[in-house]
Amino acid sequence: MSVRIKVCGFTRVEDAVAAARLGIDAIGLVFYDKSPRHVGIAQAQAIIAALPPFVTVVALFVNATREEIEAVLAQCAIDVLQFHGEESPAFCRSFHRPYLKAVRVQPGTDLQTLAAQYHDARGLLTDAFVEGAHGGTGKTFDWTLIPAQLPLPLILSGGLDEHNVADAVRRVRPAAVDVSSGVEAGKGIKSPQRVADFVAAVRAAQN
Ligand SMILES: O=C(O)c1ccccc1N[C@@H]1O[C@H](COP(=O)(O)O)[C@@H](O)[C@H]1O
Repeated sequence: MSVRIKVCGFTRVEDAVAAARLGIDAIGLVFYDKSPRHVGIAQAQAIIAALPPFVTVVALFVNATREEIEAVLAQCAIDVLQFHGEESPAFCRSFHRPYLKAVRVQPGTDLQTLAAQYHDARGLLTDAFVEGAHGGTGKTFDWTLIPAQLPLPLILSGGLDEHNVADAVRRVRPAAVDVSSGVEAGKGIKSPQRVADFVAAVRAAQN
């Protein structure tokens, strides 16, 4: 199966539409107010309404409250939840929506145990560990820390861009890749050219 591509952190309708036309599978919207890519409800609704069919919409949260998440779900057509904080397995599954659990990987991170704990997730998303940050840092991590076999689909993220993603796909063989900083022209501003180059690099790595 071809490697799925998610691009995260859209803030503008035109960027999301351009990326969808370039063949990405999923877009991410960041509902975390400390992120420079944070979107409000109205902004998210406008982006979602402009998308062509069959593009998955992922809502990203960092230690949000149940009320905050339910407010987003009530007002926006969200397909998948992405949890980037210290949310427990019980909390993640309590929304009865497909979800991804993000893990910030450093030496000693036990991905097998985490995959077992979040066994009903649609995937385990591996990001770089950066002290004081929850993600979207543009930093890579040591991919050899990822076990060859995991019981959950692996979504590789953390500092991917058009220059390193082909190597990442060949080495790690993830089910999907996720990128934010690496396809930007500025914080929250996606570059269609960088998205096109990223998609081409992923596809080339599979041929
Ligand atoms: O994008 C953000 O601003 C963000 C903020 C807080 C948590 C996660 C965030 N983004 C996710 O981080 C990873 C890696 O991003 P990058 O490509 O290294 O910039 C990715 O999964 C984003 O979805």
